[in-house]
Amino acid sequence: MCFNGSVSLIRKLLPPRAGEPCLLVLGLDNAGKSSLTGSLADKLGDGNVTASMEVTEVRLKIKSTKLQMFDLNGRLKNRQLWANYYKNVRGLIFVIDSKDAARLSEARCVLCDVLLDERLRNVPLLIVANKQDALGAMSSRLMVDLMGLSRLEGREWIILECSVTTGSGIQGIIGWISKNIRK
Ligand SMILES: Nc1nc2c(ncn2[C@@H]2O[C@H](COP(=O)(O)OP(=O)(O)OP(=O)(O)O)[C@@H](O)[C@H]2O)c(=O)[nH]1
Ligand SMILES: [Mg+2]
Repeated sequence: MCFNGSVSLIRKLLPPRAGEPCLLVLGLDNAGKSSLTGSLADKLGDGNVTASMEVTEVRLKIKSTKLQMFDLNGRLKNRQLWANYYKNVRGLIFVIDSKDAARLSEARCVLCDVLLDERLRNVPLLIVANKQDALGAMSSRLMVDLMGLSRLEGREWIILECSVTTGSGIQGIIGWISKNIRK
């Protein structure tokens, strides 16, 4: 009997555990979510990683605080699973590929849709303008303009530039996480 398949199916639909701060990493496919998650796991992880095609869970420790981080796959067919993880969320990290201007409006629509969910109403948002090392990458300022982000109201939000490939901007992301899990 093959038991593993069923266990992982149940596991990936489980919501975050209550009591421990939880961070979600969302964004379109190819934005760099798993790359960012891997980099954070290298720096802050306790070595526990649970991965499937749809979700990767890493457990991080910042000073004495433990937290769970869920990196959810961004392919269209998998986005319907995201809402299973909206409970007990302390921070939302939305990753965007800064060199992919053609998909910026799709990223905007997906982000707006996520932010409409009641369970995420007051959750602080970090938008990561990733792939800043790439030729033609848009600046975060341009992305704020093109996505109309200045109209985003009712929650704390920030956009930070980053390149997971070179490591630039990662410390700023860690700073944002530290600040928001302490709340
Ligand atoms: N140039 C550049 N490429 C990057 C950077 N971050 C990630 N990538 C590349 O972008 C591609 C997609 O990265 P992933 O981390 O798999 O993207 P994802 O958001 O997890 O995608 P899904 O799991 O399909 O939702 C890979 O080829 C990465 O190597 C970056 O900072 N700069
Ligand atoms: Mg991924």
